[in-house]
Amino acid sequence: MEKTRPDREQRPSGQVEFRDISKSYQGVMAADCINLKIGAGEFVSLLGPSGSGKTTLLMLLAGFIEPTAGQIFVDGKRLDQVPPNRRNQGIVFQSYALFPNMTVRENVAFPLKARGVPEGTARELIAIALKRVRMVGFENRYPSQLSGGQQQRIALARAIVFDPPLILMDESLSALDRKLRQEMRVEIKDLHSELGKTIIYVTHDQEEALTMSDRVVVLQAGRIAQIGHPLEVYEDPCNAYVAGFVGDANFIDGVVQGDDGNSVDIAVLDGVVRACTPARWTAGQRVRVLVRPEAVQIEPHRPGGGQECGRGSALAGVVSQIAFLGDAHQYHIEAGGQSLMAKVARSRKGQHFSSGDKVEISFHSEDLRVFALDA
Ligand SMILES: Nc1ncnc2c1ncn2[C@@H]1O[C@H](COP(=O)(O)OP(=O)(O)OP(=O)(O)O)[C@@H](O)[C@H]1O
Repeated sequence: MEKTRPDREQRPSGQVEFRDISKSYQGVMAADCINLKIGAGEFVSLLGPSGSGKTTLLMLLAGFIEPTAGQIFVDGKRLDQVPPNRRNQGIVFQSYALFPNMTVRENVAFPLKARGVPEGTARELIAIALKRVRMVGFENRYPSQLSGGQQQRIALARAIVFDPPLILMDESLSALDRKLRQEMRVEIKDLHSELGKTIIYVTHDQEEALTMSDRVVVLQAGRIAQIGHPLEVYEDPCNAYVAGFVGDANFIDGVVQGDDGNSVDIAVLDGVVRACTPARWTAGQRVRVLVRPEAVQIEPHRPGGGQECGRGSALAGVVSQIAFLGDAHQYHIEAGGQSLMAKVARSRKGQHFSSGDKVEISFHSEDLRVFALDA
């Protein structure tokens, strides 16, 4: 039987594990007992509002700060005693910008020089990295002579040039305009598929996290609120915090009327909605119902509206505001003293509504999510 080649066995693959990791700053828990395993080649986004601890986790992994407790492992080896320059990670942080006094070539050469790579090999590696980020021909320019997107590409080239198994990116696209961000997202994703590196990506932009990641880690005050595939986190958020942070959301508070084992009837606004939920509820329980704007159905008002209908329930409302989003219309509808947002994909045949129109809104029972409200 053929022997496994030792060089293959030892080749780093970029698996990461945070084990009981905490970091506190004068009593503020920036990371609070984080347990997280990231597989080799995964693209994982750390998503959360400002102060939720995203950067702290990345800085701990990069070795720029030390944990108060816990351990970090990469490819099964403890990392917390290894200095940052020995961690073999590609870093694209805003605070780790290109060196302004160095040309593109010198910037990309920097990590190779630091690792003592011979000049001839370095030249080849730089050429490969610049080709990967489509920046061949820019070698002699200085960062100030590049656009924001081009600088980002060079920062990426500098991060991948030494072939690290793990790439850390912190709010890397936040300085770019919307169109460029979208382009760079696609390029980073392409690069990820091409290189198969593990990428850990910090962002507060949920669209970015949902479009790019294999898994999203939603952080809340230094803790993990939910980990999952983007669709899972969007469609089945574990609580109202995650639901509100990942995607647009309408929340309607109500009181449970009855639970028949398959679905629950909830008194909300001026009507009753029916939701399919795996959890069981008791009559009188106060709950918060989530409905995504694209799951709100609008129809013109008809006499006898506001009653239950086959696919859920219909509530009476009045269109108060309309926004044209290009591919969809966004309606704000006043219903039972609350403003609900509806997003309707634009189509030539589709019905459109005007401000002041009386409408009926309804939801499919499967599209509603129900969360318990604390007493
Ligand atoms: N050097 C520090 N000294 C004191 N507190 C800090 C320090 N660095 C971070 N914190 C605190 O730790 C918490 C987490 O900060 P962190 O930068 O990780 O959050 P974040 O989610 O990355 O936020 P942002 O999106 O604003 O960068 C915050 O409450 C922050 O104020």
